[in-house]
Amino acid sequence: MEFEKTPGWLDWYAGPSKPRFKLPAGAVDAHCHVFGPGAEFPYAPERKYTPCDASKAQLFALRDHLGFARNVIVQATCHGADNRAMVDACKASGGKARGVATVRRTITDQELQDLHAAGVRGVRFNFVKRLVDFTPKDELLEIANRIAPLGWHVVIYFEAVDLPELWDFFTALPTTVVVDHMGRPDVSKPVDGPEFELFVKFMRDNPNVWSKVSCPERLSVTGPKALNGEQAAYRDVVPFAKRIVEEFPDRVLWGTDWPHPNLKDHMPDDGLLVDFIPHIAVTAELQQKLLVDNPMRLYWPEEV
Ligand SMILES: O=C(O)/C=C(\CC(=O)C(=O)O)C(=O)O
Repeated sequence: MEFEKTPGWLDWYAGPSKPRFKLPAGAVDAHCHVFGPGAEFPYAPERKYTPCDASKAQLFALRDHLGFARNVIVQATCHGADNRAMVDACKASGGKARGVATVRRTITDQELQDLHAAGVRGVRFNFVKRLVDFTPKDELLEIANRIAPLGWHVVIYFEAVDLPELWDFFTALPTTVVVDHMGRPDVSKPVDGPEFELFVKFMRDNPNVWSKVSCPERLSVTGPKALNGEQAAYRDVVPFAKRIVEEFPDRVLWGTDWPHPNLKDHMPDDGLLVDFIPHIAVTAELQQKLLVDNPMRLYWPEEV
């Protein structure tokens, strides 16, 4: 099938630089996606955007170029609950990729087992209104209760203003809960202001809650952009991510978010995004936890 990209779509950055920051051995890119290719794995009819293709081979080439050892491939909403592209990538990775799926309540136990065998270790619940239609909470809770016995976790994606309303649902989840992109704080507000304090409280009060300290390129208001060799990109995001890394060093993950769906302003150089990491995880010990120990515990526990 032929797909036409959403108007204004920014394609991922070709020819990223080599990071100056040397990733620790065994580092995991714990948040990235594959898109199609649409001709092989069609985009879902209910999608809210149509991306450019971003294949598994291109993802694996980026992994090797940046110096990561493994990937966690998160189902993107443009594929709906059709997990074939993500599953195909996990299977083709030779054990170097695990996945996070989107499922509906109609999924069978056998299908869950098949996803597990392919390397899936979590489901994603998306509450960002521009990306998905509403799914009733009783359906999500039912799914969470079914995946819990598999040892899977739930990844949640929401915006900071929606946390109060979603709090009771999130704290009722029976599994480890991983928040995408720190719950999308408004970084023009103070890092110790009420909005981000609520997120910190969410993590402090609930020891099963983890956070990805990813996506500075999505959260930044002032930049500068990770382009043209910039070594101090997205400075306004640093205090937020650094605070989470330092308060919860054993419950943080990092990922590139390649191929960076829906960015409107610019497409970052992924090599420079890796150079952002030592600004938020400032010691070798914190870097080791963020990039190796934590993702391994969550996605490859049998190897730890
Ligand atoms: O890639 C991300 O994590 C963020 C996304 C896209 C997304 O989540 C999806 O399509 O599933 C966004 O903010 O548009």
